[in-house]
Amino acid sequence: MTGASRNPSPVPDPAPVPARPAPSRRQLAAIIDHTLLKPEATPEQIERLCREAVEHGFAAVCVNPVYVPLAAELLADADPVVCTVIDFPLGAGAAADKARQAEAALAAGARELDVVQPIGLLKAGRHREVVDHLHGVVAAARTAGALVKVILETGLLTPEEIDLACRLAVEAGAQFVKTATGFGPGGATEEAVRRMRAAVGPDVGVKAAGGIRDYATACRMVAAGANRIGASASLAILAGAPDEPA
Ligand SMILES: O=C[C@H](O)COP(=O)(O)O
Repeated sequence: MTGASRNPSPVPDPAPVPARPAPSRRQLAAIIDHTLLKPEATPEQIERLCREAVEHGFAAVCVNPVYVPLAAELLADADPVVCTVIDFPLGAGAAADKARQAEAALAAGARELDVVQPIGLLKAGRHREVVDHLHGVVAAARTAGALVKVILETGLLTPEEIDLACRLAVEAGAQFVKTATGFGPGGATEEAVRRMRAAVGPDVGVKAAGGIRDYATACRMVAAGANRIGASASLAILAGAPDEPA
């Protein structure tokens, strides 16, 4: 089966990882987006990322749009899907640009889109425009059977703004909310993940990303309510995991 023909479940990861006992290496890998978004990442590094994703059983590779065609080709017959980022890392582009980026990434084989919300518009109370920015991406993804994760950049938000951003992401039809880009202030915190899980309820995914570097931290994120982890330190995270659930 090719990456382009996959039809992912409309329901985010069906809770594959129990908060207790501590997840095994394989269980944790299955909810990790193996991530390389550094601007200086080379094609050779992306090839290695894809090989590692297959070897360890990661949920997805998360790469910049320039590498979607390469990753889609390399993972065409493999389980990990290709995730890419939209209007990253600022979220400050026009709504139409977000939608165009989404369409191009989907056409190139991406099956998950992590889009940065328009943070300034949220803070300005321009809620309808926030939903419109996200909805253009969601509409494109829906046509392709792809998932959308809305990156909130929680380090820039008050607790009330986190709640509001979650509500608007759900209203726009996104399947996940995600903590951070990894390029902004702060990263994933248990407090933010707990808050996001409470705001979206059990039927929408929560991706913890940004600064997750080891197994213990990843487990704390899962216990706080995350059902997806985004990390560039995925291999270090797995290195600390037990072979069997502990
Ligand atoms: O989207 C995921 C983040 O960019 C990952 O951040 P990280 O490099 O701190 O793990």
